[in-house]
Amino acid sequence: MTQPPLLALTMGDPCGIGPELAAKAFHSEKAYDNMRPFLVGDEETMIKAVKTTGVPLTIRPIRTADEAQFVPGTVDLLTVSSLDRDEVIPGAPTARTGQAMIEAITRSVDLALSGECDAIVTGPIHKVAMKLAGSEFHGHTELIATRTRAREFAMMMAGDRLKVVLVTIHIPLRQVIEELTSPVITDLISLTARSLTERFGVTSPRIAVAGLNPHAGEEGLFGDEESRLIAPAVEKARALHPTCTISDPMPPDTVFFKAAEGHYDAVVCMYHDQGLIPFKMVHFHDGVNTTLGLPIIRTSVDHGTAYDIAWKNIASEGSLLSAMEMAAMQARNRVR
Ligand SMILES: NC(=O)C1=CN([C@@H]2O[C@H](COP(=O)(O)OP(=O)(O)OC[C@H]3O[C@@H](n4cnc5c(N)ncnc54)[C@H](O)[C@@H]3O)[C@@H](O)[C@H]2O)C=CC1
Ligand SMILES: NCC(=O)COP(=O)(O)O
Repeated sequence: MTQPPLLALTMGDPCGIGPELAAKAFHSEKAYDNMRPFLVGDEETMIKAVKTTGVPLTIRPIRTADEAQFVPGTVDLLTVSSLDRDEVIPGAPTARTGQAMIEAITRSVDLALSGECDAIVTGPIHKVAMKLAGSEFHGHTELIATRTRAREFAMMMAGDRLKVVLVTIHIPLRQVIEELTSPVITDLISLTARSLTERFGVTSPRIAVAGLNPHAGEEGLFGDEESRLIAPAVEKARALHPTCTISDPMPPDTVFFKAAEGHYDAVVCMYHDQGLIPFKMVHFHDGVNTTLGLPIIRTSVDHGTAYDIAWKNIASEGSLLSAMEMAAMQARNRVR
């Protein structure tokens, strides 16, 4: 790769904090540091976001990615919708604002699939807005996995100190146990091992596997999913990845502090909040959501649309800047 990675950023839900974070991120001195970002979104929304944040930026509409010029102080914006600025009401999504946010995602995915950008970085979207727009998907992960025809995929939340990967994602807690099977857990450990090497440059990954129950089951006193499902899955994954270190099912209450102290490169978690609560305690303002297993590189912010503070110019752009840096890093590692 002779040029810095080319990143397509989506503005996220117009009614949330995404547009103002995009404006702040493009204004940051880090914006063009070893990367070439352009924005995919709505012109009126972004003009309004620039005004709200007060950053000295000019919006420059473009029709194709190769028209982008990456001049600091200017946002190259691939326009994919034409919202009226009065339609964008903080915290009040409509079918049209939802469709605009989805159009930005699908267009960016298509650009990545056709090689017109090296990675995509998605702004936060609201799951209710997805539904209002008529989407069958809950969020980015499922939409992008389907559009890219990914055979397997997983949600990783990544920061310098802690990386967590989820076996199950957005399902009710009571359904988690039904979805946990040994083959599913083996596949997830395996995808984590491959991705740590290919996307993060870790040559011999050290993976911790969290148990499900208190004290990882305490020898069957508090549940048997560890001995019945997780330990056999670990054995299979070890056979598939002899150069990796893969732990036995570990007590969930202590595995994360050990990983954050540097003993593991990632923790495989059985359900969403098992991983995301410790992750956000450590990395809320600089953490990144990235999808493993896709044929394209996709990173995102680790937070949501924050309707409660949208368009008030108080949201932090830290996670978005980290997502941009991580997308560029993954693009460079993929080339190597
Ligand atoms: N990458 C994405 O698109 C994500 C989308 N979501 C979706 O976002 C919607 C809202 O989710 P919530 O659970 O309310 O989580 P949220 O992350 O939007 O908000 C939770 C709390 O964190 C604060 N917050 C969030 N981002 C912040 C920032 N950048 N700076 C300062 N404070 C910030 C909010 O003000 C709120 O108090 C849901 O539909 C959820 O599914 C959630 C996580 C990631
Ligand atoms: N909890 C993370 C989240 O909701 C983000 O989902 P996605 O939009 O990245 O699929």
